[in-house]
Amino acid sequence: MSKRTKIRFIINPTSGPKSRIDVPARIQELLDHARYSYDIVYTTHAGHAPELSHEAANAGVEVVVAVGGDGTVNEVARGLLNTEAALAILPRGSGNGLARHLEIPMGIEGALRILNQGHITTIDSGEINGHPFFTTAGIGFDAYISSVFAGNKKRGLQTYVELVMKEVRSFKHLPVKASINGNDLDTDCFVMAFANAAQYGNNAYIAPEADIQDGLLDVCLVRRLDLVKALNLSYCMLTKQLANADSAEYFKTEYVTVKTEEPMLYHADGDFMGKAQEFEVKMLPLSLKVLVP
Ligand SMILES: Nc1ncnc2c1ncn2[C@@H]1O[C@H](COP(=O)(O)OP(=O)(O)OP(=O)(O)O)[C@@H](O)[C@H]1O
Repeated sequence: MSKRTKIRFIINPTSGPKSRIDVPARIQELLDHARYSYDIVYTTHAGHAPELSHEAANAGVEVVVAVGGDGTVNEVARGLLNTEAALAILPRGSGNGLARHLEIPMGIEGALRILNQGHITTIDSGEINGHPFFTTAGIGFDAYISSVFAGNKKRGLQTYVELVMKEVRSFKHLPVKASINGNDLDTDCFVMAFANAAQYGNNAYIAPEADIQDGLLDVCLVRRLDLVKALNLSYCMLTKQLANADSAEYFKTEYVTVKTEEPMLYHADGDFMGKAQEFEVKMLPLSLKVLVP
């Protein structure tokens, strides 16, 4: 009998909107048992998944599946950096930006089919002030939204959109000094987003030209925002036109530094990271194995 691939599922029981799907039962039913031998573990707290994934990689598990949203994907993937194990995703979050970028189906049957039939490739990851990210990081408004969302009991797209609509009018831009592609830029900053993948999730394309294997960050800068620009920005995000939008500027680079007079909020993969006055954002080319369609 040929050797079966070891696979571990790491389930974040708090991810995404409430669902009646019995994930372990579906895994038992649909996983290709001739190809895989599996186990399932659950996170008990934020920050638990990197331990679980790293321990699995050290024990010779070849594929580790993040069952959750981008925050869970981030934690599982962090534990797999510089190991031989590959990340796979069963999307169960609210946004699922990395899964959507990699064209992994949102439904559990389709995603398990990819596990059964997919192949392994290697993608880039990013770092903001030493924190790994795989989808997007950012400073300013998107980080502020992640900080408010983190304290919100309700999840899901509707809650997120309501929050953005409520906060966008009162959030203020700040002056920053940035260096992008070696060019110094003194500018106001409402939001500066750093993208490895093309979208925040929910098909909101902050970086429609992002290539996850090119070793480059796609940077989207919105200096100031008024109502007209906000409408243009939303439209361009949903129609993949942000690279040429009037409301934003778009760059590709390996490295960005930003300094601010006042502390600014930042996030990595939608998880709020705190405040800082200096930011260093860089790419780690082809640093993570992933299982893709
Ligand atoms: N058992 C747990 N209890 C509480 N929090 C957890 C637990 N396990 C993981 N977490 C935290 O939950 C955070 C949010 O999870 P995740 O991003 O998967 O869901 P989501 O926010 O609903 O989805 P998305 O990011 O796609 O919008 C993770 O960043 C992680 O730190």
